[in-house]
Amino acid sequence: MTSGAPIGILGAGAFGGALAVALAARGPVTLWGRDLRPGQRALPRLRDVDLPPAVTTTDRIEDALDAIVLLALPAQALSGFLSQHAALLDGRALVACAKGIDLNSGLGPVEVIAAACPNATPAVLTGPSFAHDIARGLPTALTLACADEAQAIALQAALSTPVLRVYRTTDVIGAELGGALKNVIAIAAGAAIGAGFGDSARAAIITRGFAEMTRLAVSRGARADTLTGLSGLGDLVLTCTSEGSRNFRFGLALGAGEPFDPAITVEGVATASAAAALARAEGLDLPITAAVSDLCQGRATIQTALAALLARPLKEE
Ligand SMILES: NC(=O)C1=CN([C@@H]2O[C@H](COP(=O)(O)OP(=O)(O)OC[C@H]3O[C@@H](n4cnc5c(N)ncnc54)[C@H](O)[C@@H]3O)[C@@H](O)[C@H]2O)C=CC1
Ligand SMILES: O=C(CO)COP(=O)(O)O
Repeated sequence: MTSGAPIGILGAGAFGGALAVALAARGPVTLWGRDLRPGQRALPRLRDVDLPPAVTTTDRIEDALDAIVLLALPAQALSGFLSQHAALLDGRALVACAKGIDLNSGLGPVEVIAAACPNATPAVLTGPSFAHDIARGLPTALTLACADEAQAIALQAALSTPVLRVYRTTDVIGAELGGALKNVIAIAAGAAIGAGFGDSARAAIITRGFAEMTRLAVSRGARADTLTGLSGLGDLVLTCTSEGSRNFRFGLALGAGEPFDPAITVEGVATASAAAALARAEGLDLPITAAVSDLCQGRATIQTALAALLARPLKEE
């Protein structure tokens, strides 16, 4: 894996497209999408962005199997996709770009890769980064997590550009749970704002939500300091405070009692249920996560969820 080596990206949605634009600054990129036409230069999920000449588009996965393969698919699609294409993908360096917990298995993206492709070297790219910012060339810092440190160093170098600054860690569980759980808390933050509860309530949700993220992640084997990094606190702050976030916007609509376009990817909905199940299995109390899961599944209203949170016994911070 040399600097400037070709990169394949599977998934031509907002994030796959944005990464293709950014990584084209350092070498050839092949972008595969299930609906892509060969030669297509504009992506429906990434408006106003034309792919640079270094990006080749294809509808044949075989064309995108380069030394590094980024999997820019939603978390709930990853397992089925990998199983379907395991024969082509196993044995490669596979970098998941998804932020979520698989609802069926309770696994994060790296474990999902390992289950479907046991001979692959799995990693995850996460951290605070809106696709529309990356595609515009705005400065962005990400976290690359891989259990194999030498591979983490190689991937860090291969995926960094002058404006895309990639940090690395071997704490895979911490990095991927930070990215997954911040989406759940962002729905809660959006719902609080949408319901008119105000910025003070949002600050409480961010802070207590961060405590929940850390509790679950540490219980699953993460290092607590990973949660204070880009992939945890960094992404939590971004997603809970910007209408650029789909999870936050979904929460806004939920809180305001308004409809939300079901075609938009909102990772926090499935992940809230998956995280609530993990918490039950671990014997942990994650009240905000449980409230988001209940809200999303129609088991609670915004008013009953708030009442339940406020009625909890007083405790030490
Ligand atoms: N959009 C953003 O700003 C960022 C997104 N991410 C993460 O990237 C992941 C992907 O999100 P986006 O690209 O934004 O979503 P998106 O909704 O824009 O695109 C998803 C793409 O995956 C494709 N897809 C879905 N299921 C598939 C399947 N079974 N087989 C093949 N292709 C399939 C869709 O056709 C679509 O092109 C999510 O986990 C998200 O959290 C991470 C950082 C930033
Ligand atoms: O993960 C993201 C930014 O880091 C994108 O957030 P949304 O999926 O909520 O749009």
